[in-house]
Amino acid sequence: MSPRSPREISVLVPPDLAPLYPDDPSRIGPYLVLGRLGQGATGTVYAAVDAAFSSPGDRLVAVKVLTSPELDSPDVYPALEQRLRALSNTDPRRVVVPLDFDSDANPPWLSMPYLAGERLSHYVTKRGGLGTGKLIALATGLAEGLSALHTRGVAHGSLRPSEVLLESHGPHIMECAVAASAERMRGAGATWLSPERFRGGGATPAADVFAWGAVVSFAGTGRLPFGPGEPEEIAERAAHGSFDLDGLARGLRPVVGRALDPDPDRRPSLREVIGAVIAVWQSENADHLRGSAASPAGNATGAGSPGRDDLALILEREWHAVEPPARVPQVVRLEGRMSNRRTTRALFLVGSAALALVLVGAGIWGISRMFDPDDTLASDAAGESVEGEPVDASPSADEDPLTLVVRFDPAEQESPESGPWVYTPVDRDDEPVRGQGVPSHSAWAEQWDEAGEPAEAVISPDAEVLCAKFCAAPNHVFLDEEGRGTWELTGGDFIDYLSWGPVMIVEVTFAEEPAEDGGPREIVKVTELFTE
Ligand SMILES: Nc1ncnc2c1ncn2[C@@H]1O[C@H](COP(=O)(O)OP(=O)(O)OP(=O)(O)O)[C@@H](O)[C@H]1O
Repeated sequence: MSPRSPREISVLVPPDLAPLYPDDPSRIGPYLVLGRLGQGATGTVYAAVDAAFSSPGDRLVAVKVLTSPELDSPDVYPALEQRLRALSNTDPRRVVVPLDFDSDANPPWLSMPYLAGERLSHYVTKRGGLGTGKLIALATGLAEGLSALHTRGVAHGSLRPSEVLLESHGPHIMECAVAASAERMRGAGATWLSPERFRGGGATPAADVFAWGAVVSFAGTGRLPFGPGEPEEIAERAAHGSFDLDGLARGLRPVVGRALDPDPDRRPSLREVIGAVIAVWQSENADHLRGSAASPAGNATGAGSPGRDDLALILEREWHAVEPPARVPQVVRLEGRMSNRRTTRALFLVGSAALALVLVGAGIWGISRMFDPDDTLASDAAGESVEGEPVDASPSADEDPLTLVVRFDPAEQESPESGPWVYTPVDRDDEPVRGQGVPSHSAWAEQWDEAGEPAEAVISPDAEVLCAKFCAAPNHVFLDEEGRGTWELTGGDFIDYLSWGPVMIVEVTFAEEPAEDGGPREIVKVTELFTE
């Protein structure tokens, strides 16, 4: 595949991604915009493609175009840049860490990993308070996220239930970069604002602890801790410590009550909060934990990361029934090469340390994106074009040794049951034929040209397989009313398909780079490509 030729990649998008409005941008910085995620007080958030990532699930990013009058002041962007610089190395397990920021763009934009999940505010409004186990997991996760921010010298300043995303791996704190203004919080967000903040004080770790207490109280009881009313009434109750924790898991009441203390000096530190919540969990689960690896709560105040094993264990045991929302593959066509992403003054990158943690933690990032502050951006190397103007060649995502677009033809398989399995690299120069209904298997496959010699691969029975249209196993009936479905299969199902199904175009991810002896490589992921 030539680095300069048009090429298609697959991106996993939410099935209900809202389309762009006529005036919406089709490109933002280096990103190709696919749809709208929503509108907030500080700007519009778009779903966009970052072709630097090697896996279809990781390529979707959220880009917020900052248009709010709230940000219309000369001091705002320098302060934001400073905050982003501090955030760039934040442990991203429990917070949404920005990827890039361009304050010179008009309008400025900020990109983040795309995270799918439900806001805590929606969840509680729909289903009521969380059960004790999940509440404890939420409480520890939020405290861990705030602690990660504070370690980098950043106080969140506007933590509230609508900024907590319940994701399948655990809770995440959003809006860490562009926090809501104190003015906005004093209006609609008075419940989550500490008394000193309500009186005009700045964002501090102690104020974040107060917000933690209010959010945990709301999550556990389904009610506002200071009751309903006008902002001033709520603030008055908060200033007098008149909170209502009835219905909150009994063990959590002391630490939440202390967090809601009107006097910031009397609130616990996050270290104490984490230790106290872990202790509640351990006492609730004493029978199960006897003899297990969990450490005593005292470890939470020891040296190093407080109670990190316990935090992980709590999430593992208690974070149930938060399913990852469905994503469907969409074929996206990219052309030419990308203009230099680092021409602007304020472009921020996730530090490689933070990225490594993401890789280890949620496992949702492509390994192709490792930067240091001075490098040229990994996306430069991906060879995408914003303007479509070719520039000097550099390694391109086309040349990513781990992914390849290939054709699998069951008729070419000599050993369809045991493998190795034959594939042929393919490429295409034209736009997919659209608007003529769903093409047949063969009509779709004919749109692709051979771009290399056939080769052999082994397919792990545990390989991840995502089918958009054709590669269903016989015992799976998934098609929706439009004759299109998306489903996850195993490598075993896919192997089964290769003994009977029609030809198929897929993007494969190999476990390793090509072997010197040319032996078959192992395929660990298969994503079917299919036109919309
Ligand atoms: N990283 C992300 N991944 C996926 N969706 C996102 C991401 N960030 C924001 N969104 C979505 O974009 C929409 C707007 O988000 P945004 O944070 O701008 O506003 P908000 O939180 O709704 O309100 P506010 O501006 O008051 O914070 C929301 O529906 C949100 O779910």
